[in-house]
Amino acid sequence: MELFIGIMSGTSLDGIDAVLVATNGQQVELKAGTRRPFAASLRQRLLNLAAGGTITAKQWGELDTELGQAYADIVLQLLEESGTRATQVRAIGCHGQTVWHQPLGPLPFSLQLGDANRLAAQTGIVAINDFRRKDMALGGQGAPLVPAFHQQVLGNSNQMRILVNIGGIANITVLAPGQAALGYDVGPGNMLMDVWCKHHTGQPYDKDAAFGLQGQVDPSLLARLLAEPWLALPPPKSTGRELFDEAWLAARLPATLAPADVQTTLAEFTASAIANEVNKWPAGELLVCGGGGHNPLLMRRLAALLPHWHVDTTNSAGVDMDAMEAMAFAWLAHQTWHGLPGNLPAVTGASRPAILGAIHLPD
Ligand SMILES: Nc1ncnc2c1ncn2[C@@H]1O[C@H](COP(=O)(O)OP(=O)(O)OP(=O)(O)O)[C@@H](O)[C@H]1O
Ligand SMILES: CC(=O)N[C@H]1[C@@H]2OC[C@@H](O2)[C@@H](O)[C@@H]1O[C@H](C)C(=O)O
Repeated sequence: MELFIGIMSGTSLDGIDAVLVATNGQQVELKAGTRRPFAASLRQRLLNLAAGGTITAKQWGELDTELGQAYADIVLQLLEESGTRATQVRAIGCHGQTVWHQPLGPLPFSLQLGDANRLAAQTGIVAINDFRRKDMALGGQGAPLVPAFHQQVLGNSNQMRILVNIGGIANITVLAPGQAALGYDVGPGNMLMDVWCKHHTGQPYDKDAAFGLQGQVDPSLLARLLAEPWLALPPPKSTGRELFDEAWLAARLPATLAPADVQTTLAEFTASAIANEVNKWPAGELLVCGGGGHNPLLMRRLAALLPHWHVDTTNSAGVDMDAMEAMAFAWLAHQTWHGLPGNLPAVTGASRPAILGAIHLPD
């Protein structure tokens, strides 16, 4: 087994997760993990950019440096906390911060910021980033990438198993016994609930669904949200803040509705968009990872909408629900470093499996 570090900062824009894992590609053991929230000003600038805001080349470059520095700082913190020397770590897999994801059209691209030169130079460890664009160069969506990792760590069940990651966006991985893994984004995860909660309570997210548990579902708003044409598209498909943002929500809200009812309806929408996809498969086990697994309203509604499914978190199957995505990028770094493919063409739509990412040497 070799040591790899994985760094994830996802579409929720809540902060950075970093993990240290030991892996040989087949087995993946979590050794240590740490997290840091984004400073409020950095989060606001990232939100503005993800909302299509314009910035100068100077601001762009500075943001890339600032994020690269934040990634280097969290790796140094993880090494210190875990008593690990840089020389013991084979490589870092750094997702970077998605600021725009455009998988379709004549000029598709997916852009993640965070200078990996800085990460490599400051930590003394090989840093691998830019995992999505090789897949896109081969005609794929460049996302989701975690299904290959899900298959590796939880694809060993003899019953139907679906994993759902509920981060900013929700994505599923379908692990049917004896079949190749499938996976795709299914709609917003916590993103819309976070936006509404911040607007009405000032809190960045609805902790333990305290706000959402006070309201009632509004059926006509729910129907309007579920009518979004993207939801009915066949896979491969991926999405982000470019579609499911504040403006998307504002365009669908009625003139008057109690704020708590909107919050409850957004939780119902998120759960329904997930359940509608899961229900297309023979019943089995639905395992949740990502921050949405901590939202009791979301978990309760998923269980209610999927009465024939056993709904739990990936913790029950032995993989830490909060560490999953960062672990996936540590594993992807292992794949790249050893010249192995990281994508699943059946998931992303790429023309072939490929070695993903850009390698930055520390020397
Ligand atoms: N106790 C909790 N109650 C309710 N929601 C929670 C709780 N803890 C976390 N969350 C939700 O989880 C979100 C963070 O999830 P996560 O860290 O998986 O996102 P991410 O890394 O940005 O994901 P992705 O890359 O998949 O979009 C928060 O924004 C919040 O909405
Ligand atoms: C472009 C981008 O950053 N996409 C994220 C996002 O967050 C969840 C979902 O949308 C997924 O497609 C992806 O992240 C995970 C890590 C993935 O690639 O599997």
